[in-house]
Amino acid sequence: MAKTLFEKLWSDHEIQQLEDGDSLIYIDRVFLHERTGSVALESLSSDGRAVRTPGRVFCSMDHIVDTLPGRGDDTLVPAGKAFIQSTRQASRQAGIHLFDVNDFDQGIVHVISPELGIVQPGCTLVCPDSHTCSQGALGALAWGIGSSQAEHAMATNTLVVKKPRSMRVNFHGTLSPGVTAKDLILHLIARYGAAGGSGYAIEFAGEVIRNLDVEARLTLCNMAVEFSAFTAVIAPDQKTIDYLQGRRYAPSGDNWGAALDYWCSLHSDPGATFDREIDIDCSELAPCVTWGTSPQHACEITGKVPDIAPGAGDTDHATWRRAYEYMGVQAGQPLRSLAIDAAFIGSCTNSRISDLRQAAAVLSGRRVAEGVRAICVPGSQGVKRQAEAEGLDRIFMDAGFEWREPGCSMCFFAGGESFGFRQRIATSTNRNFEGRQGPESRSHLASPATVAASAIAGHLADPRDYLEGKPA
Ligand SMILES: CC(C)[C@H](C(=O)O)[C@@H](O)C(=O)O
Ligand code: SF4
Repeated sequence: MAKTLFEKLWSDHEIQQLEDGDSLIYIDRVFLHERTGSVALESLSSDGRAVRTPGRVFCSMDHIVDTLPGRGDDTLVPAGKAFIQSTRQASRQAGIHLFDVNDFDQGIVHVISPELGIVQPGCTLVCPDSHTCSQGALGALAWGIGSSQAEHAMATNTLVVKKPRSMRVNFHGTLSPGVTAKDLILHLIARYGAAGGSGYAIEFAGEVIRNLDVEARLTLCNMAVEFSAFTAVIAPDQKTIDYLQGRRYAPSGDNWGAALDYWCSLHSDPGATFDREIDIDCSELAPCVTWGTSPQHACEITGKVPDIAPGAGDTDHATWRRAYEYMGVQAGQPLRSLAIDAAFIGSCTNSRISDLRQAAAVLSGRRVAEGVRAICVPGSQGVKRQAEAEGLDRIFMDAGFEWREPGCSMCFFAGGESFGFRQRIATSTNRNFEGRQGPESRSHLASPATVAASAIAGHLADPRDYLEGKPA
């Protein structure tokens, strides 16, 4: 019978179907971070249990660590140091691999896992972090779990999971210059709502996906959770294979050939059926930006803050009015008239080398507008080294950006650093909820190129106005 990619990944890991309809799933890799992983490790050890296969468990310091140059264990958030030090101790005790604060490979989990070849096509990978879905971009079944499930997975190499339904989203056509994976996912969420993917494992497919590089696919899958999906997957192809070859944890020697045979079988068979299928024509898409407090509040950068949709119910009215008020915007206001206080390029959504290159292409030879504070936080030490080797750090700093050490940083007000009260931020991150980036922060989600263009303009701006050939 024709099977979907998800079905193949699921059945290859299903140990047993349980009586209540759940399944016992074999877990190949567990990734942790100091914010939730430390809790799982400590609880496991206080229960007297060991990590069953320490060689398959990894942990990174990313959420709370400072991203200021010269950092150590001290953090801006008072309790941070304790999290960092207990994570270090618990990781040592458990014998798992820790990417410590200033490790050569330290970075955001969802950036370093692909970068080091830890996530691979056909594997199951879990992490107590909702953006684990990013890693489905390589053809893995990867999803976010809670701390107690992380304990279960570490102790037993298994998890009990309810099987999600299946959805395929087909992106057709070709993307115009300046339109990126970030714009695709914002468009999808705006069109079908932030709950549109609820209960589904989504396969992203179509010629647009085949043409995206692996890093852009990671950006797309990263925000599947903002669409409320269980996770997202993309069939591995030659780009995935080329990306993984030679990476530290990728198979080598004879194992490489065997892995390729398996990876090449990981695609939805012709005729496989999905519980839901969506088709999107991308040829006319423009760069997107959010105006409100949900990722579904996204529209084209050339547009205006929308009116409440006709026919919206009372709850929608109240939510929209609240979003207008919180964000300090009015229906009908052109998005490009919104002056920004800050620009942030970073996070597991958009802090990879290709993201930094796209932003640098806009910033090169230009200066951030007066009064705008701009920060770039590479996603990993590897990204930072590569960027510095290419001279991108100079482009960022010459434009007036701060250049930081890797980590989650101001994606999330957990590290204790923010741009300040009620600041309006053009940001390459994935969440724009109230207070997400600090007290009353006003976050406008966009691609790195759009954030860079906005930093230069001093207001939300269209990156296409800054592409090659356009006046500076
Ligand atoms: C702290 C962590 C559990 C959280 C998540 O699960 O996503 C964070 O990474 C976030 O992005 O909000
Ligand atoms: S970068 Fe942001 S979204 Fe990603 S894991 Fe860190 S806090 Fe979560």
